[in-house]
Amino acid sequence: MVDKKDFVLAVEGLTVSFDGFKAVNDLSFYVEEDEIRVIIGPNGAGKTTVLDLICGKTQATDGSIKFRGKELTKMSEHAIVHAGIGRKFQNPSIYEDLTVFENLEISFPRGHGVFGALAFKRDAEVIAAVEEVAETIFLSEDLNKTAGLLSHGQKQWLEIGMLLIQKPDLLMLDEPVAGMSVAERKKTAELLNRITQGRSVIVIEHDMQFVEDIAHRVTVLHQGKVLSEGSMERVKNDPKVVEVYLGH
Ligand SMILES: Nc1ncnc2c1ncn2[C@@H]1O[C@H](COP(=O)(O)OP(=O)(O)OP(=O)(O)O)[C@@H](O)[C@H]1O
Repeated sequence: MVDKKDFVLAVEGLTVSFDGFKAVNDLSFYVEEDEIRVIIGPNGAGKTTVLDLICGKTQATDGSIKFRGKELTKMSEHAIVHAGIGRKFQNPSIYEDLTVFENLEISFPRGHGVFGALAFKRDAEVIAAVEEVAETIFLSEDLNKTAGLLSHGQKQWLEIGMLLIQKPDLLMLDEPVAGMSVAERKKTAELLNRITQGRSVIVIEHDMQFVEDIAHRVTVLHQGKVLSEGSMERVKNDPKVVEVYLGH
């Protein structure tokens, strides 16, 4: 058993009430470093709301979210990004008129108060970071391409790249392979397996083959609570999970 202070993310007693309806209800779960956690569950289970709570888009009614020991529930969305949490929403939000290179470049975190003398060094640093990320997201050959001309799958990868260039410690992805071809799904699984070194990833997903390919552990949500948790093997054989989700 890992000591609780070693968890990258510790969610405890988390509750959010929308006009009396508890979309997330006394939820607790813990994510470790280097872990890919997949959250699954039926429509309306509260999966997206959990990510909204972690990234500060939605305010919790009760409970705590600790990221490397730091309480997030009272922090602004901006401060949470600054603390090292990156979130990708379902639809890609890239700049279609800019090139792949430019999309990555504008996502590179720039320090404040950097003057001309440092500009040359900074440019070299940015170019190196862009090239490294482009390789990770299979877009090295497309750096000068206008992002709007990429395939749907490549746009999703570009958006993941725009987060990776900020070097988040925790990356959260909401249905990253929705609308992708089988081949693109396989490559996305490879991509995620490659980027976990020194960070944690939380993924919401419905595609069970993809979940099998990436999940270290799976949390099954139902009515805002944990219905089951553990390896994919374990949760897929849990009769409760079959009843409310996998059997449908
Ligand atoms: N801002 C809000 N105001 C009121 N109700 C909300 C709000 N956000 C979410 N809900 C409700 O909370 C419940 C959980 O929604 P959520 O989107 O988190 O589910 P989900 O598990 O992500 O579902 P899906 O798989 O369909 O994306 C739903 O009943 C939804 O209608």
